Amino acid sequence: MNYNIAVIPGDGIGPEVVAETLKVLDKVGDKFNHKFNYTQVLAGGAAIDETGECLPSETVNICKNSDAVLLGAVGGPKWDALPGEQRPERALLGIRKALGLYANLRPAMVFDELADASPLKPEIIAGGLDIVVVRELTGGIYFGEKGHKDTPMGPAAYDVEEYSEGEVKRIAKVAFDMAMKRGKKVTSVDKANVLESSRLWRRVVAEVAADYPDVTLDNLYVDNASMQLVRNPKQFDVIVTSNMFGDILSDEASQITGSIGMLPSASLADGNFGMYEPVHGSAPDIAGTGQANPIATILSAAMMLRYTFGLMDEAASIENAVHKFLKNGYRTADLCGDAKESVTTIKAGDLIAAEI
Ligand SMILES: NC(=O)c1ccc[n+]([C@@H]2O[C@H](COP(=O)([O-])OP(=O)(O)OC[C@H]3O[C@@H](n4cnc5c(N)ncnc54)[C@H](O)[C@@H]3O)[C@@H](O)[C@H]2O)c1
Ligand SMILES: CC(C)[C@H](C(=O)O)[C@@H](O)C(=O)O
Ligand SMILES: [Mg+2]
Repeated sequence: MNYNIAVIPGDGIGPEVVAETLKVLDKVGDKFNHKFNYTQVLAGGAAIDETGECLPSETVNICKNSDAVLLGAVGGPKWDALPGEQRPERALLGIRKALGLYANLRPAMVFDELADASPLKPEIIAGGLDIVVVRELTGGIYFGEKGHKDTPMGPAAYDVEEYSEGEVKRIAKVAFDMAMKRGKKVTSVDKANVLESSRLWRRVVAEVAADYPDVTLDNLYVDNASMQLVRNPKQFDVIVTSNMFGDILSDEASQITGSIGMLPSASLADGNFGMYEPVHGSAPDIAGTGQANPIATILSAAMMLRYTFGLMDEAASIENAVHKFLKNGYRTADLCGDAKESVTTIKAGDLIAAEI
């Protein structure tokens, strides 16, 4: 089969980790007799430099007309002084909105091979950990009204958190459907003791839960949830939460796994369409040094094969290759202390591709 993938390498380590991912995808194509066609498009800082805008309409059109999108990361200090609406990060928000990608799945797993890279005590992660954060991605404070005004305390700025019942219902359904295929537990994370939007969130999630009698629903406030995630992560199966809480909790969850360089994500629309990207950013501090871990992006490509293309064996072949790479003792710099030897981004890509 032929699959058309729009590829947004982006900024910083984005192009580095994407290059290794395409290497792995090509290997999967050879092995299973598929052709993955890539159309590279601009977004973020690279697009600003080239075209003057962070999200050219051509990029959105090509993404819309592709079977799926693969993205590295956008942003970096070079563009930090730009006004909010012109920053590279706005490209990401714009593309998520334009493509209707409201469901962001962020699985956090402790690989057995990496148990020593987790900062948690061995007894806390014994037997492995497998959590998925289901983050609402096109609503909430990221997309509410924003602005500036004068106040007695001086000029002020505001961002409004707003959720409709429909937005909460559809993301809750994604979380419960996912829990049905996993550990049958959903933890909804909100701040319903303070925020009206969270009170609506909690009510609607409970209504959706009524249709899933086999799934247990827990509600946690976000402050408690962020503590529980490191204190007793085994209590979690599926975490469903708002755009901003999901952003924060997924970075926190990444540390349980050893490194943010390990965390993939899928951003899904209704139907099978999706954009696939690592949870991490453009890591300007290590860009160009060969220290970037490409595994998060490579595992994102596996999610693409599974969720959008329905290629289960092909997805598993990527995940198995990553396991073998780790089992063979290879580590990128983020996964090993100074004392151990690490492999570069390119070497990691070569070794993982060779395991396909
Ligand atoms: N999806 C995205 O495009 C995305 C996500 C997050 C941040 N950003 C942007 O990226 C820029 C940098 O943000 P930040 O520094 O807060 O977060 P970051 O995720 O880029 O980096 C945080 C830390 O993790 C390390 N790290 C991240 N990915 C890694 C990898 N694959 N391998 C090894 N180490 C890795 C970095 O070196 C850094 O020390 C900002 O402009 C931010 O807005 C973009
Ligand atoms: C760069 C930023 C806009 C983005 C977000 O907050 O969604 C990032 O942190 C992420 O996690 O994908
Ligand atoms: Mg983030």
